[in-house]
Amino acid sequence: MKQIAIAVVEHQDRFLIGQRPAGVALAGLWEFPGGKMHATETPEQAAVRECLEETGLVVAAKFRYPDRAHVYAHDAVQLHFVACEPSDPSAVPLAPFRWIARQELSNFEFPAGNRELLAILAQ
Ligand SMILES: Nc1nc2c([nH]c(=O)n2[C@H]2C[C@H](O)[C@@H](COP(=O)(O)OP(=O)(O)OP(=O)(O)O)O2)c(=O)[nH]1
Repeated sequence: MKQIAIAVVEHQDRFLIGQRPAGVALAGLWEFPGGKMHATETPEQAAVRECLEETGLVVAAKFRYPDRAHVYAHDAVQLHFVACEPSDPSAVPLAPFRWIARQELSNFEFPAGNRELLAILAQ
């Protein structure tokens, strides 16, 4: 099972999300910044690294949401969801990432493995 670290970056009740590009697994769905963990990394380290690579934003890990295992057609993944906050809240994320208000999250379609996390964030 692939180990995936995901940065759930929150600031003033908004979250950083982006749309997966065409031509990849789960294309067109929305996601939080993240990707495969390196062998020596903790989920927190990998989430912070992936977030910087994908969005250009420096973030700090704060706490963990429950992990989630999910089997997609393309892969079986263990999703490690790491709550993060931006070091500089005024920094502008790289496209396609942008800030979305908590109450708007339900308008975006995410991968099935995010269902439980999104239910928590909606509370
Ligand atoms: N980034 C991200 N991936 C997610 C989310 N939910 C979810 O099921 N995934 C899945 C989709 C992929 O199967 C896997 C992430 O891997 P990926 O394809 O986006 O990244 P990658 O393996 O290219 O990793 P890397 O090369 O960037 O290190 O996790 C999410 O909210 N964010």
